[in-house]
Amino acid sequence: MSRETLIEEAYEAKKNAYVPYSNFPVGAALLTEDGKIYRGCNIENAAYTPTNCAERTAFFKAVSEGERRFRAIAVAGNTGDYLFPCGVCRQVMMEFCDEAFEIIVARDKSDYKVFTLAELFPGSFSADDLKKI
Ligand SMILES: O=c1ccn([C@H]2C[C@H](O)[C@@H](CO)O2)c(=O)[nH]1
Ligand SMILES: [Zn+2]
Repeated sequence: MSRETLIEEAYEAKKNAYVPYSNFPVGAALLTEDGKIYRGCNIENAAYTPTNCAERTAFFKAVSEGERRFRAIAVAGNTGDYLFPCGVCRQVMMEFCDEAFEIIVARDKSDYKVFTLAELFPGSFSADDLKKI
């Protein structure tokens, strides 16, 4: 599974974004440890706060199907620039992924950057902290 393929999946996922309020579609493609891909798009709501980001949609779809181990996620938007996951999504990634998990932010299908979760989420709070008391 190449990074380019995962990015293409993220662009496909973006087509289903439900964004009547922001007009800011986002797509994500999440790669499991055994090579399956779960797509996600952002899903907005008239009450605003129930809005779910593309990345969390992909995670929650996968986790609800029993997946627990992940390798990478690709994220794509319409901005013409690299689109980074928000803090809430980084926290969700922290719950299920180790620090080597790859976050691939795409500007277009062949122009992307790769970061680890450790790089994008330093000083994070996780289940390990709960074990300290
Ligand atoms: O990484 C991001 C950043 C934003 N959004 C969504 C939330 C909202 O629907 C819209 C504007 O913030 O974009 C995502 O899905 N992923
Ligand atoms: Zn988010």
